[in-house]
Amino acid sequence: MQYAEWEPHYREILEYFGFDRAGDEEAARILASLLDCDNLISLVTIADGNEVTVCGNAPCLKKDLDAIHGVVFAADAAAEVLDDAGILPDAVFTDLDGATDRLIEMNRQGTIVVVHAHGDNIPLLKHWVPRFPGRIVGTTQAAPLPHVHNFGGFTDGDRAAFAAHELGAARITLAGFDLDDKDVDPLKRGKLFWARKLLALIGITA
Ligand SMILES: Nc1ncnc2c1ncn2[C@@H]1O[C@H](COP(=O)(O)OP(=O)(O)OP(=O)(O)O)[C@@H](O)[C@H]1O
Ligand SMILES: Nc1nc2c(c(=O)[nH]1)N=C(CO)CN2
Ligand SMILES: [Mg+2]
Repeated sequence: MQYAEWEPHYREILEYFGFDRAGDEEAARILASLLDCDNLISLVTIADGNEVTVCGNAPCLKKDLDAIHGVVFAADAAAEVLDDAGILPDAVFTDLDGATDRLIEMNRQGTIVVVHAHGDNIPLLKHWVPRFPGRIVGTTQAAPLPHVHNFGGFTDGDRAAFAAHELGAARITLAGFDLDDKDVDPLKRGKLFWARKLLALIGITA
């Protein structure tokens, strides 16, 4: 989704959660300064024209493992569930709130880490980004910058689906999504509410 189309949704999200746009913009500038190259072309190469399974981290992911096929995009901690099952994700979309050294190892083995900057993860960006040994792509939910892209989307899971859509995936299938999960805190419930609303914009019912 182009930024001009995304921006009104972003404005609504800021208002809904009370997040600060200036913080998101500062985080995007910091991420840009931490990245010395852009691996967008690698992400395009794996997604364009291909079937992509986007894996969220709902408890049902373990039951959905058999349905995973094609290119695998993992949302944050879903990557570790996949890794435990012997599936190395092609890309992990993360705002780093669940990052561990296992993500470093997956990145070393070839997984592209798509790092999202926002106003509440600046210390995590500074800690983790310089430590990744492999390919990184930067994203923001605010205006894009050189090396820091905005494909649309908000939570790690729906952003992965927006990226697949924007980068030309032939088909997008979800695994490990339970957006009605009641076993989550109120902030997460709000995020899952938005994930459903946003996925509908790109024709995905979840
Ligand atoms: N029931 C669920 N609980 C958690 N995540 C879910 C669920 N269903 C789908 N997802 C998707 O899986 C993604 C990764 O989940 P994880 O628990 O690792 O969350 P997170 O890193 O805290 O997410 P975020 O940073 O987006 O808030 C979420 O961003 C969301 O899009
Ligand atoms: N400012 C801000 N932006 C976000 C946040 C967050 O906690 N704060 N969480 C996200 C992942 O769900 C995506 N974007
Ligand atoms: Mg996260």
